Amino acid sequence: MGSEAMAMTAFISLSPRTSLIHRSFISAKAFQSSLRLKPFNSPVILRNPVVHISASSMSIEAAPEKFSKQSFLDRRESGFLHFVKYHGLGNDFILVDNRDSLEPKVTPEQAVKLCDRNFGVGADGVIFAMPGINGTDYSMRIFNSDGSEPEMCGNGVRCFARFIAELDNIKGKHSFTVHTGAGLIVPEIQDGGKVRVDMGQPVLNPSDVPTKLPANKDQTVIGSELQVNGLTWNVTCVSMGNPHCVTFGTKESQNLRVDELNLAEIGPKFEHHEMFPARINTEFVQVFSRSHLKMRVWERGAGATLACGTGACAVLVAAVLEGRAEKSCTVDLPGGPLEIQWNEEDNHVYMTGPAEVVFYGSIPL
Ligand SMILES: N[C@@H](CCC[C@H](N)C(=O)O)C(=O)O
Repeated sequence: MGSEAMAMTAFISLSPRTSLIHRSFISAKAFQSSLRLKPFNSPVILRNPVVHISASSMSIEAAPEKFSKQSFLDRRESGFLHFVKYHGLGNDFILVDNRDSLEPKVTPEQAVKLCDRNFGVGADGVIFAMPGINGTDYSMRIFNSDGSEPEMCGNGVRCFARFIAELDNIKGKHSFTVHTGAGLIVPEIQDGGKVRVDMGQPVLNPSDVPTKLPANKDQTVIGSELQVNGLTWNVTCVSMGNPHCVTFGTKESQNLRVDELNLAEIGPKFEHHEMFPARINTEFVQVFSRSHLKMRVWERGAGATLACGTGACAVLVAAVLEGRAEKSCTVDLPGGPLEIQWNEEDNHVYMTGPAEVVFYGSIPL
């Protein structure tokens, strides 16, 4: 890809309500922006009629009559990356069919360009569906929008499961074993289309999170003090395969009002804090009740996102460890709610939430 705006061809399924667009010509950038600005639960995108966008000519035009998702996903022209954009509660990803190789089809540098919301497709990350290893059905790798590679992504693995179901034409309830940088993860597509994911056990040992904050007697970092931006924050550190720092408030003010936070100012100060040698995802949490929490997140390598699945799991674990919540909670995120449970029997955390197609696209690489 050149450094200039990337030429893009995208096939987008639109609802019947938007079929007017077949007859109109609009700038592809304006169309991308309109996608970005609409609430993600809006019914404007997806299903039925198909539109062919050619951004290189900055126009949008009707697609060939005979288009099917299957034929699109089977396309293999060299020089083009074919992808499907998905989102899980507004945490959006470019999904790439990489099942023929353990080598990602996109480099970290290309991922940065693809994720750019002005000059690229726009996403929080690029996810690769790869062959299984260690006896698993598939492997998942992901690049953040800054090109770094995290171990795991909760919203991403729900999108991954729906992507695999589409590629393999699987209908109804189905589960997969997925190898990730965080080990074995098991998503299960439910009858209604939501995905329930066995996210494995939380890790609390400070050196495994990793954090340099001193361990408590029980080898955890729970309710510890961390200086950020001139304030003393009480934090609990949890790894869900990737590292999380969860805070319910400062020493001075225990009850956060998360809508009032200046996330863009404080988020990077947590992310790059010297106590977190691998950087950190940070969740700011408000407690509504023992079964209802609200969070905002600043993600390592992606900044403020509308949702973070591993983050919501870490929040529940931290809330239980700090005595603030029960082991089953609704966690509200800017993009919508997730249901999180910490199971007594196997010590695993389970996350349930949606994953939706945004559009199908092709882009020269
Ligand atoms: N949004 C994801 C987490 C993605 C990875 C994260 N940015 C990291 O670097 O650890 C989720 O839903 O879990």
